[in-house]
Amino acid sequence: MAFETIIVDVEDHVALIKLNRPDALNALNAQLVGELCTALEEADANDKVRCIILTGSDKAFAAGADIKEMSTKSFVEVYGENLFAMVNDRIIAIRKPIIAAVSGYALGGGCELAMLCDFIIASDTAKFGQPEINLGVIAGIGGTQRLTRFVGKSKSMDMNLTGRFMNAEEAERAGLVSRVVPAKKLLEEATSAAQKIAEKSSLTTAAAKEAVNRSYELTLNEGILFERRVFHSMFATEDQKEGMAAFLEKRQAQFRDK
Ligand SMILES: CC(C)(O)CC(=O)SCCNC(=O)CCNC(=O)[C@H](O)C(C)(C)COP(=O)(O)OP(=O)(O)OC[C@H]1O[C@@H](n2cnc3c(N)ncnc32)[C@H](O)[C@@H]1OP(=O)(O)O
Repeated sequence: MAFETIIVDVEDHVALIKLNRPDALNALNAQLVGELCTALEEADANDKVRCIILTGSDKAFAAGADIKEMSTKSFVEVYGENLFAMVNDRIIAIRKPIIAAVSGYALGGGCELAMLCDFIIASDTAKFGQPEINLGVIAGIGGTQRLTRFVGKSKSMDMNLTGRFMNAEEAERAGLVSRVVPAKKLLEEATSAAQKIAEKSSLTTAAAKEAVNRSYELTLNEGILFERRVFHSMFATEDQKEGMAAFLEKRQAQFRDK
């Protein structure tokens, strides 16, 4: 499919999806959100892709939902179309690992989009925030829920109530991002992480992703049981035999996703 608001490139088993609405700091309008979900689903279904990177521009990962597009909508419209349910539901259904490579602004829906990815690598210029409060609304794609689980109640309240931005260093300290790198190295670092993931068995990376995500939904005991059962099920795969044999034989494992 031809896209207008995103650019997709697949190389060495990694799909790079770049948000591309430079005139509006990658504000998430209906077209961009639709194209992004389609591109993610295509990458998920593509056997050549083993990991996905989602990125924006140097200035903005995404400055949030498109305020112009939203501003005149009524309650009946947003409730009727269940605004933003689709983007949340389609992205959480992606089974391959997704890394958000964030430079510049990741605000509102932009911060929420980054949190929908599996982990965030940030450039030292990144700024995260949930400034919806300044627009007379609250976050609508997880900014009050995922952010609270990532950074705790106090900081999440601070972000959601004051609308202030958090820089990359604070975001790393708070546990929102996994690593911070100089802006020039952002894609290099994200690609290197993606290639490391791409070397693993895709059965195992999907299982690890599923198990970590369950930790947000289940009690600790239920989560531990789920993890153990998935761990047990790995012993039915050829990749478990290969991974352990390769370690014992002191060689690189050749996973076949079986
Ligand atoms: C998903 C939900 C439910 O959670 C809701 C949301 O996401 S609501 C949106 C939350 N985001 C924001 O409130 C951020 C809005 N943007 C800004 O505050 C500023 O643009 C900035 C701080 C990110 C950058 O400021 P600056 O460098 O001064 O650039 P600007 O001149 O403001 O922006 C350039 C250009 O982009 C347009 N723009 C920026 N953000 C959005 C947006 N979210 N929606 C629509 N358009 C946006 C801005 O209007 C400018 O366009 P022009 O005036 O040049 O046509």
